[in-house]
Amino acid sequence: SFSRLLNYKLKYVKNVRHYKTNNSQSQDTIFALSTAQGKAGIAIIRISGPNASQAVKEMVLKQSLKKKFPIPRKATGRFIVHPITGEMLDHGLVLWFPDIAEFHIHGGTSVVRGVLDALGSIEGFRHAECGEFTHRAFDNDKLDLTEVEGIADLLNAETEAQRRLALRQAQGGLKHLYDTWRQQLIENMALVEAVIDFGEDENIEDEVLNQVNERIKHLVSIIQNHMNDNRRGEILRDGIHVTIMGPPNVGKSSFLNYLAQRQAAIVSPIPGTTRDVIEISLNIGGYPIIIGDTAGLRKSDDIIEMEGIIRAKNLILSAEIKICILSSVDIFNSKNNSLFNLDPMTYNAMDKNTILILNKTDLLNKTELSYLKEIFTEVVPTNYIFCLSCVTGEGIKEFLEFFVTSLRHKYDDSTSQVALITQARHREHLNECLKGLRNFLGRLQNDLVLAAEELRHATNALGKITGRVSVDEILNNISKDFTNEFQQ
Ligand SMILES: Nc1nc2c(ncn2[C@@H]2O[C@H](COP(=O)(O)OP(=O)(O)OP(=O)(O)O)[C@@H](O)[C@H]2O)c(=O)[nH]1
Ligand SMILES: [Mg+2]
Repeated sequence: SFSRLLNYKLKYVKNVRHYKTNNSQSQDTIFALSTAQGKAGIAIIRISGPNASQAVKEMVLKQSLKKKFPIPRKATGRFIVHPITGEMLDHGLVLWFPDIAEFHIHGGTSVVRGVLDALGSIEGFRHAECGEFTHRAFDNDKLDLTEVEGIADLLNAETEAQRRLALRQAQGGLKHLYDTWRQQLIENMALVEAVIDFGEDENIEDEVLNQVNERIKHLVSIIQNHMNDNRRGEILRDGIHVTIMGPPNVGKSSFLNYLAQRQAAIVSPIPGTTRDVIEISLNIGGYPIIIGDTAGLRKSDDIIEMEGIIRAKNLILSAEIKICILSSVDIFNSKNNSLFNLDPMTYNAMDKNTILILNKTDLLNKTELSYLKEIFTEVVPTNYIFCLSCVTGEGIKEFLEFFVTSLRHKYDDSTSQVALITQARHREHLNECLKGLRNFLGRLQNDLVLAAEELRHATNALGKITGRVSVDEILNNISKDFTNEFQQ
């Protein structure tokens, strides 16, 4: 009957769901120093593989007076000895998780070397390659690709926002989402295939296909919603690009230096000092910022300066946030001229989201300044105007408070319950998935076989994100981040 066939189909698609890479290497027992190299209070050496218990038997039990194998998942203080010479190497904690052993030893160079050498002397044991523990966890279905990426990001996270983002992903936030969707697609695929194989009863067929149609439409809107995130996750992961722009000699480089708290860029009274783009990474209020200083915008015959201005314009175009700096004293002195003598190159680069800074306020008195602020607001397209001085530091605190608030407003992820897309790779596959689903919906009425093919395509696209198809390439790239697992 239809329902029996459907059940069979469901079982079938569930079985092919997990595509595993089975390499013979996963039979070796591997070990490595998991903590950073160098002198430290504690070093952790991890041993993984089918014979990992051998390490405990040969290096812990041999000398132990209480010859009991450690209770799983419970730290036990023991002597650690060389398996061949019996020499005592250290006294440390031994942890046993079935198939994985951990020795927590004193982090001295010689202690660590001694224990690693001792492990290497056990038959069938070898040093792990870079990223091999993670590779194994993936192969054994303990982690999916997004979780592996999350762990790599966690190791690289430099700001609180990046840490939150990575942790959520490492904990399976994306995996859960994509697996749920993929499961739904698989179930619908089973329904469609059942109709194809058993499409005799018109009533059942229409009913089933209508149901599938509704469910896929619903999923399309959910995926669209998920993708409609202003790329927050990707931007936070890579760093928020902020570009400082404006005419020459207004204090752009001075401002960069003030934020960086060091002389990152050359400052001089000569207009046209900065030529190249100077980018530095900063942590502002817990957000990762990549801030770029640029050449002052003006017409020039100097080919080097012109090249600098082209680079400046490109950086302005790619910026997530633009900060335009002007000299308040220059503006004030040209208050009777049209547009305050504002160069069109600078004026045109501004938009309503640009943050405008009137620098050098130390050169104006209060009345001049408030007069300037009042009339200048009418001229520029932005609502965000700050007066400050890079020399006295006045006004910078107010600017930073506003800046952090607006970052939080734009990129905050701490209240978000679901994980965010953090890589272009995720987005590409999601787009591919959506394309397949839309094609499926379009074909459903005319050609069921082709429609089913589109659904399969969409399902595979989701599978690529979590790593159930063509994964080695991605894993190898990620492995580079797991330097702590690597030791010569
Ligand atoms: N009085 C005063 N001088 C400033 C202030 N900020 C910068 N300056 C001076 O203005 C001059 C130009 O500063 P820069 O930071 O090199 O200006 P810039 O916008 O990077 O200039 P270019 O690289 O030529 O485009 C230098 O002499 C600075 O010392 C300020 O707030 N007050
Ligand atoms: Mg400069």
